[in-house]
Amino acid sequence: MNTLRNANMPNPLLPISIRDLRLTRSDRPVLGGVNLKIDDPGITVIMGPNGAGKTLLLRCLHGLITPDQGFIKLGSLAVADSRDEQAMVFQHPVLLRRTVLQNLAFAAPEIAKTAPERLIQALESVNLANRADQPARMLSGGEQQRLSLARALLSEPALLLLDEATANLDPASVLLIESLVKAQSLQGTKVILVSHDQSQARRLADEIVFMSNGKVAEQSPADQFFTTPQTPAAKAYLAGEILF
Ligand SMILES: Nc1ncnc2c1ncn2[C@@H]1O[C@H](COP(=O)(O)OP(=O)(O)OP(=O)(O)O)[C@@H](O)[C@H]1O
Repeated sequence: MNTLRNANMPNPLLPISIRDLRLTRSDRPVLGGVNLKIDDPGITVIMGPNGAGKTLLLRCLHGLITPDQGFIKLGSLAVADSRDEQAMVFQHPVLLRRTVLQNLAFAAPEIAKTAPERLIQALESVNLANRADQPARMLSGGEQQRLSLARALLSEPALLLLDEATANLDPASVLLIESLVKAQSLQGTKVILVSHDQSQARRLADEIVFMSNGKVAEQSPADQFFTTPQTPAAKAYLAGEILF
């Protein structure tokens, strides 16, 4: 496969700076002043209890939600100017009523025109080459998620966002997706992934961002987070206690 990106190229969307991000929904502050700086390439895993604001933060980063207040900069770019360099994989795949192959071609018309073999290679990488001509929406949940990832990786984005993308998948699909995500990160794509799966976070994360109550409570190297979490909220979360 042609590679647009390699690990020696500086990532144009780093560092990511988020300052005092605030968002209200139904008269409730759901992001209550998020401050975060992500400097390094590799994989950042966002963890935190249900309702902490992880999905909303990812959606703000991807430009799907405009915060009420605050500031996001990716490299030298505002969110709106960085969209072409980003891709996001959602917990519930969003696919067109077209074939598997057409879903890829629609997302990457230039590649479909100039290097159509890359679409097939992308399907091969997620074990879906033999399903190319089937309607995408007839695929199982796990297969749809693998297709979503193949689509996201086609453009070799500078930033890949994954929101609980492997929840409800079988172990083999989880490992396949993890290996592709890891390989892409080693190629220079910055990965930010939301996950509740501690084993997955241990396998993948270079750093952990822990969110609680609409704020970042802790940002630590992964090893340190799992051995010596710095905040009572993170300790309780790792111990399986319910946080409100
Ligand atoms: N459109 C909305 N209207 C009202 N409240 C909302 C809306 N969208 C999100 N929220 C609330 O904002 C809070 C944060 O939501 P978010 O989806 O970011 O949580 P999360 O950390 O991703 O949780 P989970 O781990 O359960 O997926 C939740 O309490 C949620 O109910």
